Amino acid sequence: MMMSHDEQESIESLSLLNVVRSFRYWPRIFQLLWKVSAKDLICFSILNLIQGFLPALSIMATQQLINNITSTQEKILGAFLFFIAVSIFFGAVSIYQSYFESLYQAKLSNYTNVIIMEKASRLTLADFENSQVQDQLKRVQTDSGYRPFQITKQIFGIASNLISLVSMISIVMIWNWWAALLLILIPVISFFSFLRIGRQEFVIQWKRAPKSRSAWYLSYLLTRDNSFKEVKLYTLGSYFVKQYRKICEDFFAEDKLLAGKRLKYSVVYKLIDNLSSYSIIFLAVISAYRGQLPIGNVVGIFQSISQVQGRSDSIVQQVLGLCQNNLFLEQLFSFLDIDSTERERLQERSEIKEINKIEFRDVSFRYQGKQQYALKNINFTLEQGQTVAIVGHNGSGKSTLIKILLQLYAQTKGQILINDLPIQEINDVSYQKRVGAVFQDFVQYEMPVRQNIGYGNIGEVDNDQRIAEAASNAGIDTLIENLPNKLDTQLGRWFEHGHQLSGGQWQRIAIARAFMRDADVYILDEPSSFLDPEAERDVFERFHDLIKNRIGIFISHRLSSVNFADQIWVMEEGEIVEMGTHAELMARNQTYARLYRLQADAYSTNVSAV
Ligand SMILES: Nc1ncnc2c1ncn2[C@@H]1O[C@H](COP(=O)(O)OP(=O)(O)OP(=O)(O)O)[C@@H](O)[C@H]1O
Repeated sequence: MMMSHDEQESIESLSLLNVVRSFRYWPRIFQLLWKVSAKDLICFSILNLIQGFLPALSIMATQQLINNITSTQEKILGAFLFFIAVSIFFGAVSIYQSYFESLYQAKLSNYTNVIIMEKASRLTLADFENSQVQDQLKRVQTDSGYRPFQITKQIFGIASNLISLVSMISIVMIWNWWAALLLILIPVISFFSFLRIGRQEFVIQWKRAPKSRSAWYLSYLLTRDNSFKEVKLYTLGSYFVKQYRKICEDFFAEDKLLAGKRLKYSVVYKLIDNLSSYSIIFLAVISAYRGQLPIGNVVGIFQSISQVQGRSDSIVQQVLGLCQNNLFLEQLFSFLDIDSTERERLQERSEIKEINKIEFRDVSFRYQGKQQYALKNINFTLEQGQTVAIVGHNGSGKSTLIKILLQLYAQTKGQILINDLPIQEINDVSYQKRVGAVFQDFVQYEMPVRQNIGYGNIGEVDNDQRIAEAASNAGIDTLIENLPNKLDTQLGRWFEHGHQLSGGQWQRIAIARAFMRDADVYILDEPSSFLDPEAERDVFERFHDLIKNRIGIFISHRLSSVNFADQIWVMEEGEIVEMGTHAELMARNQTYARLYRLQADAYSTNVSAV
């Protein structure tokens, strides 16, 4: 993907700004690390810091041993024992550090994944439909398994490596201060040369989120059974693979470009690095030759130089990695912060025990980023015991009205009153708990029947009698009786021993799920998509019987199925244009009557044709 010079520059400065700004998350990351496991964190960090001192200790032990070779036996023995003690201590620290590291890594990754899932479960529908939030979610989800631990390792790695570096440089400084200065140069040059690359790397990763999402979606379409049929029929497979490959190739081209730049910087850096270290080695050899430096110290200096090179490389990589990971942290925390104020307010709202009246006063609504209103000046009152059927053309706003009623979108104009209270004063959760709904795009859980129905009232998922009642109300008791493991039959095709149902049977399962709730409002959005006319009529009649003294809302395109409703509302372009009983609307002889006759004529023509 080619970027213009200006674009590249603005992105880079943005990324640099992000690097600086993201340091404000440091207190939060430590809080998070502490929450995961304070004990493991303490052990892990102490061992890490000890490790920082060990290389210098080990060099000193070697130095001592070599320098004492020509002295007394006791001195040799003492130096040897010291050497062994340092080695054993070194080994033990490494083993325990890996142990705590692996434990902490697993805990941290689980913890982060869980908090992301918890947050995702609390998002609003509007957030979910926002592509920025989706990108953010994708970024944090993809990386949450490894980045938080990487950050922890980097933080402690930098601390430990700095201790090693300072102690190593001190060993050299005891001999020659300006050789030590030359050694300090190595990490500094390395840092600046790689900073640029690190930043570019992150910017590229950052910009990849939308494309990665497209790639993920393509692979999803290719591997899921519900899309597989169409993919096969329309021979979309190779087209999708081609698109997928194109995205991978674009990513590879960017990676290659970066790898090339990294190579260039590495060559220059290594050249400077080697020149400085060879000069110091040369000086040490000369000093030893002149008898100014014991041979053990020369070995110590050699080891220190190679350690400084290794440690400074690590520090540079860790600091750059941290800059990139800080931006991940920014993403993570801003994702976790979405709408948190909204939720805090929610705690203060009053809970309701039942819904006995719903009133819309001049309610209008438009979707995020859209100019046109999906709902315009909606007015109605629904009370306990009333059933209403909503009809209208595709896109007229029926499902939107339901979503507003369920408070899945909260940004509406006008007033919504529940039991005469403004909806803003009511706790959403307590309100939604009193509603049972079957959506047009209901979920087919690839799980046993018990869960598929029981999820309507999670507290009752093990209550066989309650589930059986809900199933019977939805007219699927015989269906479940005939399944191999009754309520515990796995449904769908994704998992072993899955039993696949027909579309209509799945829909009735979803209806049973809604019946699991002892709700005050029941909503059925367009069952005609899966049910045959007889089944739909049956479902509506059962619904009608069951919701006596409650509020029932049905949406359907089959007008013959809904004429029993107390009220019928006709929607057109976001407005309710007609309201009344079947008889009243037929007498009005407007849209409803026209549509009804049209459908009746179609049926009678079909019947006469048969
Ligand atoms: N999530 C969304 N984001 C943006 N616009 C939307 C969204 N959902 C629906 N719309 C738009 O809102 C309008 C009303 O859609 P809605 O789904 O409410 O219609 P409907 O009457 O239920 O249609 P159908 O009979 O086809 O189910 C349409 O113009 C649609 O494009």
